[in-house]
Amino acid sequence: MTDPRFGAGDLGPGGTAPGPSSFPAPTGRSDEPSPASGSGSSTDSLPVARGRSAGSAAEAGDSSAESPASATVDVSDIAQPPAELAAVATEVFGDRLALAGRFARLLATEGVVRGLIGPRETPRLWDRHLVNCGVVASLFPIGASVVDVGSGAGLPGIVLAVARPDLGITLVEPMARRTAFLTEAVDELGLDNVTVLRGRAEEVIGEAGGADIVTARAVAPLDRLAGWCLPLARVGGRLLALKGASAAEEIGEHRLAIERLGGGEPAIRLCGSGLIDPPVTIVEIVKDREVESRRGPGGRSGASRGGRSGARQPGGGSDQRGDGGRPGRDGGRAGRERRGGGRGNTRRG
Ligand SMILES: C[S@@+](CC[C@H](N)C(=O)[O-])C[C@H]1O[C@@H](n2cnc3c(N)ncnc32)[C@H](O)[C@@H]1O
Repeated sequence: MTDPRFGAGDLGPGGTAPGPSSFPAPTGRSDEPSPASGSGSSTDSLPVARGRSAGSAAEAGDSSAESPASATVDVSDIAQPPAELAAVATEVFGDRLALAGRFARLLATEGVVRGLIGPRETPRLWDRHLVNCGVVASLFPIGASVVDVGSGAGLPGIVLAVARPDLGITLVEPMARRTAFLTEAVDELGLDNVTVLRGRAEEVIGEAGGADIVTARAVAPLDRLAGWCLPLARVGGRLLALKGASAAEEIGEHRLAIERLGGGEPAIRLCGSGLIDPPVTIVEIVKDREVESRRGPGGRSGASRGGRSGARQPGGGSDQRGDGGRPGRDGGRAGRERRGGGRGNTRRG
């Protein structure tokens, strides 16, 4: 995988130290692509919070996330942000910092054991995932309705729900194992502002549409993302795509497609300036108008249909590797659970 944001790194110092809070690392690859180990859109890159090592590009690009079978990851202090991030984490999460810590622990334990996040991410959960997602909360108006498309292990959706209890957040994710984790995490953290919805973005417009804001991190190239996400926003609502250094290039490449999909001129927003270095790069697209999908509600539309630009991305977009709702990727469970009004993993918190 080529996306440094989702690169797997070493276990880090102390990574093999056993202890009361250590857990065995997974012994093999999961059958799902891990959001932290290679299924991300190759067009994204991860800003890393100041003071933390991002690792070398080669290290970050190593998708062999799994640790040796005998290794254990010490998570005894994962619920606390590292000292160099304590101030920014406190600013981002305020009096919900302990809750953010509980989510960090869930990611480092169940998230890793279930193959949803690479064990090598554990030492950098706070900078690459919690803080980098958390700073984005500054873009949301009070009480906004938010749909997070392709939440994976809850990034950025659960982090936003932790940082901002005033938001109403729907997590849209097609893969059963991920929605199971999301549902359990929501319960475990007592997040009453989160709904977990199993399905692909383009299939849940009826249930999740009309949002003020749609977020997506490392899900697909911008044209395809616009095709999936703009139908979920109300007119005047916004898509906030967490992108990296590729943002300007993607805008240049996909501007016309976005316009055809009903989006306005994309703008780049930087989040966390002064807190993290570099700040998080967001592509913001306001939905100007409704666009009827040629294949009707739930169908792929506009530039999404061909998906050629995605196919050109080195490493492939996660939509190519991560849309586990396709039969066969998830043992057939996805189709069954996605259908019907009462989804197995759907909940209103
Ligand atoms: C690389 S992961 C990123 C997960 C998470 N956003 C993160 O940043 O860690 C991409 C996620 O998008 C999901 N996905 C792929 N196609 C999707 C679609 N059409 N609608 C909703 N989610 C989709 C995949 O199942 C996967 O969980």
